[in-house]
Amino acid sequence: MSVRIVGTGLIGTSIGLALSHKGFRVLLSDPSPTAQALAADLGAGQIDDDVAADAIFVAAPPDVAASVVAEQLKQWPSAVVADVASVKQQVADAVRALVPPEQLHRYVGSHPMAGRERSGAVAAQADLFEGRTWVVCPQQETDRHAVQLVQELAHATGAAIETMPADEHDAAVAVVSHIPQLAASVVAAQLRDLPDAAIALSGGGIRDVTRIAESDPMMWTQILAGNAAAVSPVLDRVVEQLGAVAGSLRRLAADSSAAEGSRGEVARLISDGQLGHARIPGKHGAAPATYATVIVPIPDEPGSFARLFNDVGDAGINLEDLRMEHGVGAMVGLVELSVLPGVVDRLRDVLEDKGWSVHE
Ligand SMILES: NC(=O)C1=CN([C@@H]2O[C@H](COP(=O)(O)OP(=O)(O)OC[C@H]3O[C@@H](n4cnc5c(N)ncnc54)[C@H](O)[C@@H]3O)[C@@H](O)[C@H]2O)C=CC1
Ligand SMILES: O=C(O)C(=O)Cc1ccc(O)cc1
Repeated sequence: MSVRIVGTGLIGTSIGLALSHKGFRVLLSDPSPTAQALAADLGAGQIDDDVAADAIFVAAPPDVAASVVAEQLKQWPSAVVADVASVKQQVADAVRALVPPEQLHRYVGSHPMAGRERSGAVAAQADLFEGRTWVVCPQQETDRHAVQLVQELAHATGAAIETMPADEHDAAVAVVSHIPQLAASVVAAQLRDLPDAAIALSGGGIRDVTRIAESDPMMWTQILAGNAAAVSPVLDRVVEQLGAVAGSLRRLAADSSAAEGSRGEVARLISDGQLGHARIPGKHGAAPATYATVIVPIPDEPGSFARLFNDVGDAGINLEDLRMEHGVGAMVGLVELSVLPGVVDRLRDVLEDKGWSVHE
């Protein structure tokens, strides 16, 4: 089976790499000769504008996704054409407006729920979709076989498939993807004019909350504008909740003994956050798991990670998750290892035996 990727940036190249590794014939095209050449050099497929493919993934920016889908449906009369844009209803409506009705059965909207804060082929990874959800959003007109083909290809990248209507997808990603981007950006924006001495205090909290603040402004403007109808009511609720907390803190600042109910307001938001956070699925979509963690300082020098991982592996212990922070003022990294609670005592013993210092 052959697959064409149109738009060989982060997502297109990652799909190309994943499918090439699985033995599919992958053809690449991008209006940028550099993007196209880079994707081919990385092993995502071969540059080709002329050969017909069974399926086409349009991985272009959201604001051109629909017109590129329409062009591809017209140019390749027997291919199934899928897009991967982060918003689904607006793209589907635009495709319907651009495409003759007899071509619509070959269009499948889809969205891999995996990405990175960096753009372009250089940031692509063959395993980007491994264990992540890939949403498929069939329209009324979509042919069942076209849906199946896209589901099979998405599955071949290692993703888990969810099928749902476009409007349901858009309402969901408004909360789980688009509001988090705005939250990360607004928190990170507060750092812009902070004195260096204050920035130096940055720890895990600010890093965790702002990781995706590095994302591309052009891409995210398109995503947020494309899903404005679903994002704006959620954002109104966020503003309302933050407004209530701001009011409480203002009253506390003015007279902490008279601000009745204010502490309750603050505690309620933090507690609602705990309840929401506990609902985020664990690895591979499993029920949320509580892992036990230990922190191991490692020297900032070649081979440290490898020695630590070998010691964990030699003990037959599976790492469930991993995080790293850089020590301040010392050439060490702080590695947080997450394991199943039943093996954490053994992990601690094994590492201490091997000479590592282990912290809770
Ligand atoms: N970045 C992310 O984390 C995720 C992005 N997406 C979606 O994937 C799509 C691509 O995003 P990225 O790969 O991140 O962007 P990117 O900026 O890395 O790559 C986009 C590519 O599309 C090409 N392109 C521009 N105009 C085009 C046109 N008219 N026809 C064909 N190609 C064109 C560009 O030259 C570039 O190589 C977007 O629709 C985005 O919403 C989906 C999931 C995650
Ligand atoms: O970086 C992350 O954690 C993401 O979840 C990235 C992401 C960005 C855009 C999407 O449409 C889907 C996923």
